Amino acid sequence: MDILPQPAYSRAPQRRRSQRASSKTYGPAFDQLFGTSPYFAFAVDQGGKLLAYNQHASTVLGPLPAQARANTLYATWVLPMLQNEALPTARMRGYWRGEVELKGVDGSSHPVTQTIEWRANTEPPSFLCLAYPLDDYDVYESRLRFKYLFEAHPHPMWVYDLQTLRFLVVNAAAVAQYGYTEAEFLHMTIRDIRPPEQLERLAQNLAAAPAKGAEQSGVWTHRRRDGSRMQVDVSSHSITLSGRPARLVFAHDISEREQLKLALQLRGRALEASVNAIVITVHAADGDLIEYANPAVTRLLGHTPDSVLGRRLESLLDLQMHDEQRQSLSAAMQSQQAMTLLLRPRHRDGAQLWTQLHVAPVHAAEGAIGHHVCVLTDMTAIMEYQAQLEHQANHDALTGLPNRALLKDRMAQAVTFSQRFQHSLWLLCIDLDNFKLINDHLGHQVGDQLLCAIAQRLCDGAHEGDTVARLGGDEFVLLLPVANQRPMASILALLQETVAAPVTLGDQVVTVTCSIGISIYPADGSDADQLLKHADIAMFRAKEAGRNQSQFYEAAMHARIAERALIESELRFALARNQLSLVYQPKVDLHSGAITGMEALIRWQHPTLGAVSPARFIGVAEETGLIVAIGQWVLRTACAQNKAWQLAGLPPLRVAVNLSARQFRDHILQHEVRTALEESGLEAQYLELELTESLMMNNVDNVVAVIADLKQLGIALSIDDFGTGYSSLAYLKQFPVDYLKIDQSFTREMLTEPKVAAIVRSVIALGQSLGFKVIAEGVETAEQLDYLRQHACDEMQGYYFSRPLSPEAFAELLRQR
Ligand SMILES: Nc1nc2c(ncn2[C@@H]2O[C@H](COP(=O)(O)OP(=O)(O)OP(=O)(O)O)[C@@H](O)[C@H]2O)c(=O)[nH]1
Repeated sequence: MDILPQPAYSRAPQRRRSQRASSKTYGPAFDQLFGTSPYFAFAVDQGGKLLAYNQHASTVLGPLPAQARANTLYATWVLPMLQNEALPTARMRGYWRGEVELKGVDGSSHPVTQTIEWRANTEPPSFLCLAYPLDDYDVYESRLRFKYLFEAHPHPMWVYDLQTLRFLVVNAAAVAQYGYTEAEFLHMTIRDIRPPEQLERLAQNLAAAPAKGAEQSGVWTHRRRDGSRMQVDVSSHSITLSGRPARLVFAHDISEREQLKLALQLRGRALEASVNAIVITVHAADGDLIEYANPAVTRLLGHTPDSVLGRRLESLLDLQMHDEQRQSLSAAMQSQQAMTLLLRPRHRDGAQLWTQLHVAPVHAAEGAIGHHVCVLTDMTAIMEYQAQLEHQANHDALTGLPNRALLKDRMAQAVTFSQRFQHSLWLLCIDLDNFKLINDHLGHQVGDQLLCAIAQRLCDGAHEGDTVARLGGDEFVLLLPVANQRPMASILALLQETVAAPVTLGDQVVTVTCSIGISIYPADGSDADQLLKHADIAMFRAKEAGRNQSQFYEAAMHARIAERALIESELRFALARNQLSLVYQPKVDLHSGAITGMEALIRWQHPTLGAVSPARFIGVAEETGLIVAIGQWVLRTACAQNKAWQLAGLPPLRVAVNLSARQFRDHILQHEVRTALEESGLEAQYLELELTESLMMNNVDNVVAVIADLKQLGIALSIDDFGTGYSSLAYLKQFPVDYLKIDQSFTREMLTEPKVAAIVRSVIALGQSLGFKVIAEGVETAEQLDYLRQHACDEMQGYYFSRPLSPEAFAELLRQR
């Protein structure tokens, strides 16, 4: 600034200037003084009104409009400086000098050095402004450049007064980014763009303001006009503006950068914290080498992240050279797409793991794949758990043997194999005999131990390729895929022996036999289900035939099973559909010939099966439990019928009803008998219950108690089929029985078989000596009748006297007699 030539008048002493400007008004004197001056001269009042200007001003800046205001003569950036600094200084000190930019009417720019004098004695008091161009071109240009650099700079910039902290000048980017207008900025201080919590720091920073020119920088939080905040990287530089200390500030909004930094930090943290092992490889001339590994790699594979850098992934995973997995991995690394593989890497300590590897290629800017992100998830526990579940789903929990599901799977495989190689396939269904008794007498735990011991023995005896399975309960299956090469008879004998060998469980020795059913592929079935079903049928047959034996499946067995299934399903509806009825067979006194009573016998008339004999359905009814409902119906119907005959005026007789073991077992018999008597109104003495010998002997204590109870009601009791079971005479005397019934098989044979005749005579003698009456069943001839009469049998029942009769026919018989 000092190098600029000084105008002649400005170099004149102060006194001379004040004399010259002593005129009270502007007019001709102003023109005289400045009209021809090569400098800009103009006078401005305190309110900014342009009072006068010279010829040079109007020539260079253009014709100024009447009433023009002084600020139209200046570039915008100059105005706040004039207002805040130049004019107040001139006013206070009488004089100000500095560089400004004048603006032509056409927008042209004229950088000048300007002096401002305060003239208190003019009318009105005024500022006299004289300005001459900056004629050093380089200075001019560099300033201009600075100005445009400042104005057009994309980042916010401003200059503030170091004393007042007021903004002196702000650029367009600051206006755009902070939201204040330029005019608003120029009325603010730098405190106004700080959030309250940063004012303290600002104060400290200002107090420690560095020496002139020194750079200062830091990250600050600034506030926009709308209250929103931004992170700003601020750098500032001390300058002198118009003679006053100021700072030029450059503010760079780094909110986005900070967010990005934070996001990167977060991602970095996520990588570090991930429970999955993450490895980043970089493509290099000698393959994909590990560039990064997170800490989870150590947990999964035992290697520290640092120790794996620069290695290949295959080697980290310890995959063998020509291994299939290694080839899959290398294919995944070469693929352009993300891929997932299941691998079996090795831990550093040698343990083999299950991992899922997800390989994601990272494309570089040019499109080539530079890196791969490889995520390894530990699947070992899951795979082991899955294997455990799979084992549980396919094996029996108690013995660990394959269960039905796995057996069927193996059978399907075996069938396919047998088909291809023309082998036969044998399926043995092995069911322990009376295993329930072991549970009942020795406890479930001993039962379990026995099952395990037998399972073990079966496994020990099995050949390679055989399958020993447990289907549940006490039923095992042996699948012998190539059985035709082994002698079957010896296998079966060995099996029977193996199962029946005594088992020592704690301090007890237990033995159990088994029944075996055999089905053979392809003769007895073409698939697993059929073979199993048929082996099962054969096994049932072995049970029926007396247990502890083997039975090969025969088609006829199937017919029996089918018949049984049919009977069972139809019997369920027989009662509801009124298909059951009772017939009555008279009992006759052998001495008087009088009818003493009748036995109620059940009949089933089925619409399509016709008359189904009790032999076909009573067994099924007992096994299925249907006997309970049927027995109840028989009891009620017989009582009601007997009462009806009595009410019809026929002589009162005793009706005998057969009881099944099941009715005893369920402890409802007494209740049922009472109900039947009460409902029918029949007196108890006219009801007789027939119990089979085996029923009574199998559960003596229970039967004795129930019978005692029933006897109290006043009903009669007889032992049916006497002589066919194994009566203990000791027990017999405990039963308050009225009748012994000689089984019809004895009656039939007593005249031809002396030994049977002897039995019959013994029974009669026994009954009489115990005080029971004896009645013979199945009497069909006069000879049989005579024989019985001869030996003092009390009563008889049989075709010789009468077949079982319908209620109507029976009533008719009574009437005739
Ligand atoms: N201890 C034990 N008993 C079982 C288990 N599963 C079933 N059972 C019993 O095994 C018995 C199997 O009875 P069944 O096969 O029907 O009859 P059984 O007494 O063996 O007579 P038969 O087979 O006719 O010779 C039943 O009493 C079941 O309660 C088990 O896992 N452990």
